Amino acid sequence: MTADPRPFSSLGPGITERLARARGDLRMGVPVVLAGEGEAALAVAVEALDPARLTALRALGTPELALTSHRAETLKAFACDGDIARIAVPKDADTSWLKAIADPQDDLRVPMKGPVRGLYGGSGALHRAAVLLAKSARLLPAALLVKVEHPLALAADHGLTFLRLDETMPALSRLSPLDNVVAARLPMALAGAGRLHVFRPDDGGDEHYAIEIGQPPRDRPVLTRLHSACFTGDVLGSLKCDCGPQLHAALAQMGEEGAGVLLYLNQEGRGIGLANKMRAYSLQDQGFDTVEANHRLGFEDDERDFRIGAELLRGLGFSAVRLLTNNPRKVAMLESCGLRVVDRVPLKVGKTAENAAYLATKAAKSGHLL
Ligand SMILES: Nc1nc2c(ncn2[C@@H]2O[C@H](COP(=O)(O)OP(=O)(O)OP(=O)(O)O)[C@@H](O)[C@H]2O)c(=O)[nH]1
Ligand SMILES: [Zn+2]
Repeated sequence: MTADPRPFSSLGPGITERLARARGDLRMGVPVVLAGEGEAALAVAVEALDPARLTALRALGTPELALTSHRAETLKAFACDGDIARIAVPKDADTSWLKAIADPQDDLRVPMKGPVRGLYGGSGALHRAAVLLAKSARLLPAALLVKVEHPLALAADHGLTFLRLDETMPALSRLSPLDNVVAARLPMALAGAGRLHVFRPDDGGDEHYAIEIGQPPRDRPVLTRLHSACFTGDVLGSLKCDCGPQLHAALAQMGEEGAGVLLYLNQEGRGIGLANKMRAYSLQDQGFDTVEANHRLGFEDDERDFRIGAELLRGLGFSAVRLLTNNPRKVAMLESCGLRVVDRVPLKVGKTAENAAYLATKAAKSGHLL
């Protein structure tokens, strides 16, 4: 478990709590204050920005748009600082212009958004933090920033969340401690007797679940499925992916063996959230594959954090697994977190005419084993 960085002497919110607030602020279109090395800015998520706030931000200075290099590439702009691009905002640009730059939905229908002018020189540190915050709020990875001179006073005067980069960046990459808040008996049609554990992260993020089938002994490798939430596949029976059949096959196999652990991580859409996954689906309907769609939106192919799976297993007392997966990255990530993966058990079910191309792309581009 990672130590909680909160100073116990303080009654006010620590960085973990202020980050949780910042996610809520960004989702509501409220700016947050970011303070770095000798520079500071107000940052707001483009997806949630309304015209009145844009006007108020413009009154403070010249706004700049922060995008990931993936999104910038599709706009024929270049990154200014590694993975981050800074884009000039024309004087007459309104929220529709900003949203069209951030959201690739209409790229093909309205191809001439530009020319988009990249800004170079200087640091992209504030921009990177703003984009990472938007991502962690499950919004499109695009933020509008306006440099400001007196960040603390501004935050205090307007009741805005204040974040220092030197505490924000480590906190964003830190794995939050997860508390096993409750467990109860759950009989299941496919797996038989089980117990569902709810794990709650200390950072106010999504809860994750571990379903124990039977009573797996802790001193032996346990048959494990590390499953990522897929509302469309798991619940609706979507034919676009293989998630539902994989979930059911894993439960059935655990039921047959009489023991197993199903880890259900709430990392919908490979960690980009359902709204962004549906944006990716819409791009797939325009001809892009699953990886290209993620990139056009500004995401990496896979934004999941599999450290959570390792933490859940450890929390339940397991140190070795037989992992049901076709994804070698899951094996590597669990091993790098100190879990022993003694066997990879293939899980090849649910191939349909509708998902054949999706599965082929995962094999060709993401290293999945067919
Ligand atoms: N972004 C995005 N996510 C998708 C798409 N199709 C399915 N997903 C998500 O992909 C994830 C699939 O999760 P898993 O089945 O656990 O993982 P996997 O990487 O396919 O590996 P294994 O199933 O273990 O072989 C879920 O979070 C789905 O919501 C898509 O086209 N785009
Ligand atoms: Zn799915």
